[in-house]
Amino acid sequence: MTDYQAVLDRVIDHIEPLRFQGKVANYIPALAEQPLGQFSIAIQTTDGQSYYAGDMSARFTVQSVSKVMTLTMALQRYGDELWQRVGKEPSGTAFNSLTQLEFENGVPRNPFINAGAIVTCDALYSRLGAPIHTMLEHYRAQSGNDKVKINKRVAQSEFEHRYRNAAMAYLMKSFGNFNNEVEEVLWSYFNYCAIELDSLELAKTFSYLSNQGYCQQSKQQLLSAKQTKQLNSLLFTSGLYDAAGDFAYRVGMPGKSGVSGAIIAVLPNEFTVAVCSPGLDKVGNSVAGIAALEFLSEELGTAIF
Ligand SMILES: NC(=O)CC[C@H](N)C(=O)O
Repeated sequence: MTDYQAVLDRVIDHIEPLRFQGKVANYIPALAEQPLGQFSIAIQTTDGQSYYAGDMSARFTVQSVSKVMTLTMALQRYGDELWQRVGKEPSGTAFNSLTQLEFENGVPRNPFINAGAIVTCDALYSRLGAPIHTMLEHYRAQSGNDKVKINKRVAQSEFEHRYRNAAMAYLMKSFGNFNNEVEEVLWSYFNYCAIELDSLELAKTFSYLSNQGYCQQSKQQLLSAKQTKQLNSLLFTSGLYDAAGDFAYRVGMPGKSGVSGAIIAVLPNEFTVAVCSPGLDKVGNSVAGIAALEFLSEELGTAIF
């Protein structure tokens, strides 16, 4: 049996020289306060075991990792119909790029860039009575912590600085690819991004991705095995924006990152791993986080290839 705990302990030594590298996201004041140097990592295995190392008292907002849950919930309600409104191709551009959206007539390349996530939020908004509450309940049930909260200061601050995301949403509306009030959908999107977890809760929340769509905490089949495979494939090609190819090469697992420094990665039928360290590289991915996942996959010798 793999000694995951020993590997995670070695991860901590490995990333030590990198903890203070990169820059904390500073596009909103509430995120800029995250302490550079913080690091935590957790694994939730498909046989229900939890392992963790680093500063587990650190709580962080999920940011773009939330796009995976939004997509999951939209797929539950729309199935393949959703792909009429958002594509499945890697973007090769920054997560908040506007130009591609104009060229491609308001249909975002994939659900993990901001425009794609926002249009997915719009689809979900049409089908949920209380979108923010419903989302929070999902995280609570799936993370196994019924006290999970939204960091309202982060959500509010994102909303106050929403201009670029609002521009994307209005552009999509001008192309007829947006059904609800832009400001209301953006408020839900920012609240989803501002859900606050620790690394183990994050690994548990997304454990269904390694477990053929079944969540052991909430005891729900969230997606079919086929949909889970499809979602993991999309994460592999697009989960890390314009660095997706580099991440695939170094880590060999599907993954999703966020500007808080959180990253999840999935080894199907084995485990979901979550890491958080706020120092970001130029494209907005955690420096120590990616290094940790690269080291983990080398040490375990079990990437998907
Ligand atoms: N890459 C990210 O994590 C971006 C999420 C952030 N809340 C935004 O919309 O700008």
